[in-house]
Amino acid sequence: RQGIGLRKLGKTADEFQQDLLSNLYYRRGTTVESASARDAYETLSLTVRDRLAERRARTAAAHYASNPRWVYYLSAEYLLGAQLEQNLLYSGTGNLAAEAVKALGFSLEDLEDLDVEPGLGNGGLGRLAACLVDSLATRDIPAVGYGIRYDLGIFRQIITENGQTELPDDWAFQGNPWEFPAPDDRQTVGFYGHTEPVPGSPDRKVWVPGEIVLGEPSHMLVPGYGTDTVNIVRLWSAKASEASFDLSRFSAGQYAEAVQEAVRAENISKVLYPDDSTELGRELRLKQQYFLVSCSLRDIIRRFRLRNEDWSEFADKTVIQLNDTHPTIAIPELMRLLVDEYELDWSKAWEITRKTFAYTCHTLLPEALETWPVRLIEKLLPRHLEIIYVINMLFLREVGAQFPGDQDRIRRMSIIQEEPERRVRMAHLAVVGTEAVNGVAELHSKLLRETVLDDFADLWPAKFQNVTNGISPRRFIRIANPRLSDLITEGLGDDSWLRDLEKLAGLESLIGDASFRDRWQSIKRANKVALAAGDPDSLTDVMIKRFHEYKRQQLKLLHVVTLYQRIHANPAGDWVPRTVLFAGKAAPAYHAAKDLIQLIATVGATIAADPVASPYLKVVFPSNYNVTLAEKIIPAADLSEQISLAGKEASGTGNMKLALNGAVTIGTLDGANIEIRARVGEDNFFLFGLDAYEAAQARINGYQPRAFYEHDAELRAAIDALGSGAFGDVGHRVASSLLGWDEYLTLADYRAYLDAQAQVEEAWRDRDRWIRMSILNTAHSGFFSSDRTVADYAARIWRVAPVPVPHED
Ligand SMILES: CCc1ccc([C@H](C)CC(=O)N[C@@H]2O[C@H](CO)[C@@H](O)[C@H](O)[C@H]2O)cc1
Repeated sequence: RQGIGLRKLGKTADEFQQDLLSNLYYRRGTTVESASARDAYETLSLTVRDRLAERRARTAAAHYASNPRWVYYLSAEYLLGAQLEQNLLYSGTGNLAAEAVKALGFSLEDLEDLDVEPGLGNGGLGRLAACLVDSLATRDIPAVGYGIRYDLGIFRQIITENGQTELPDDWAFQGNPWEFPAPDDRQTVGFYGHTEPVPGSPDRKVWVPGEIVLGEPSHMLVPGYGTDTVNIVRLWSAKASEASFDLSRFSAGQYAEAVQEAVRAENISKVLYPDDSTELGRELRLKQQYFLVSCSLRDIIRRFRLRNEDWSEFADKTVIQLNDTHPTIAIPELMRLLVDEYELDWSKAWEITRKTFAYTCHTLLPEALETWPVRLIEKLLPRHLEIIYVINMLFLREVGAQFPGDQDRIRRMSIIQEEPERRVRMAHLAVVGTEAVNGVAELHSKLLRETVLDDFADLWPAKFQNVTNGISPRRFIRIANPRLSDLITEGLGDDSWLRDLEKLAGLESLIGDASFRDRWQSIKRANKVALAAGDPDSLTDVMIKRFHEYKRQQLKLLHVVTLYQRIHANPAGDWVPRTVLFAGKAAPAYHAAKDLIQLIATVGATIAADPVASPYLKVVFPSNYNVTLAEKIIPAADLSEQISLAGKEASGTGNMKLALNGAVTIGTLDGANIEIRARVGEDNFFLFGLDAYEAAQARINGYQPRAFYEHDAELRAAIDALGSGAFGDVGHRVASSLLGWDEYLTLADYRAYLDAQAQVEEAWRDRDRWIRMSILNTAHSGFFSSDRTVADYAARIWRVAPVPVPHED
């Protein structure tokens, strides 16, 4: 089939216009006269997609020819963001498109507003996956991201004074021009049923599933920036097997029953679980995880066998990164496929499996570490439980050999938790069945070795690594902040910094140039005007992230209430005008987090209606925080709130995006804050609070939140105000939880936080000093590019090399 020539897609304005019109007529089936904005958006998307698909064809050919080592990223979540602006940038067709759609009577901005954001993730983990696949392509590394194509993504959030309400997010109800359904690559997935022995081979079993569903893939193109590589993200959606429609029931008028089977099947990829820190142990969630894993492993093996026969090369040609424990069932699934279906002997299969997988842990919260009831796995995946038992038996034999007689260690390390209920510890299985385990920031990786996984670090110290997170500079400054990007490109002489972010350090040499500083400041102000959240000359103080008590939005709220009370105590004071912007969703079942959202909304409304305070203080809370809203807020931020209790935020990535866009961080020694502070300089970071070890010690020493309440008048006044009833029961609930257990030492860090905020205001008043701090934050954020993160994974975990895709003019 080689050599069937493809007509090249034109590069001139006319040729682009022609392609746009032909897509309007032939693929959209309408005319210029009757084209709606939707028609124009779909047509433009297809025209841009074609140019990426042309590069995709060349990429696939180059990858096929070089039979490379592949990186497969298995993730239950991807927060890819809106696609049009990104694909216009990566295909270099922005100007052509602007001209072409004008002829149809539309502006690019109009059409970008119609762009869908596939909300197939909750927060940090999902967005990191998107930044990493972007950087894998930009670094020309052959890779496929595998995920689930949820029909309903993360819920749409409505915020009223009654707090958060959730609405379903049917993100693709108008279709999605950026995906390619590939029904011919369907896979079959089994559930339930039983296993039967195979005469003559004790290792092998036949699994007889009780239920079969189909996995249909559709892929989205993942172009590299400034290179011809175009990788894909392949998302699976569950379909009922033809046989599932029960015609006899239908003709008997039992319509619901007739389609019952089909509904059950399609429910598997119906909706994303909106929890990002507490495992709920729902059967459907485990079905989703196995569905993703089974489809993806079969697709990976299909691609391997296209170019390779010998299984012993599988681990040389394949590395599979597990994005947290969510896809960990992949380990026993690969064993099942190799032993039961491809008849490899156990030890050979195990050797291949361990070498193929790597595991990234994204949390330290015990409640976020998934464990599945043995009885549930036994029911849903009977063969996998058998395999897990064998893996565990061989593993504990190794532990026993290394630590003879240490029964307690055996009990602690076992993949099976025995008490109070028999459960499978997915993190333990992930560590046992992988070649490498990494945390996502230096402190996090250190704490993993010292606490949650300490026994495993004792046994396999070399297995534990750190790879500090990163973010895509294309989306989070070039697309989000074009004004600042243009100034940086002008200052540095070209835009090569977008592929080599450490070049931003060159900005330091421009800091002495007053006109450069003025332009820097006016761009920040223009971004604030565009956001229209508050007074553009006020200090824009931003806290944008999922709501969780460990992230301590409650501490920010206490600060707001104290500012409010201070202004009331001295209305004529020389107050720094401040706009406090909150944004973020709470898991629907996480009531304490939803209380915080409601309380912040109520306090914000109270301040807005208060003639004394409102001239100086404003609380804004835009609803439905997502990637697109983040791109609007981040360029307008002056102060970045990273105030989690030290030792709780694995890394954070919002902290990196905000620093890159010139916001100065106020934060604790937690996650990647530590590495940001180390690089931007201690003078350009407002540090406060207990560090991770002091925080742990405070709890051991019997932390008494009430003591802080009694010894700090302002703290007492703020908490009393919240609990006064002025803000209803929700205020009372929040106040009493802070005075009761205060799990995340909010009161212990209050005074230090207020002192740091006083330093912020002092610095803010010195505009020149603040602008210098802002420029230095951007200048020294180069390390936090996801290109560097991918380079670290590639060098230390994936051991892969780029495969260049020949450029064709
Ligand atoms: C079982 C429910 C569940 C779902 C998602 C998760 C994720 C691991 C939560 C998450 O998004 N973690 C965040 O991952 C980011 C990327 O590494 C880090 O920067 C954040 O610090 C971490 O909270 C835990 C538990």
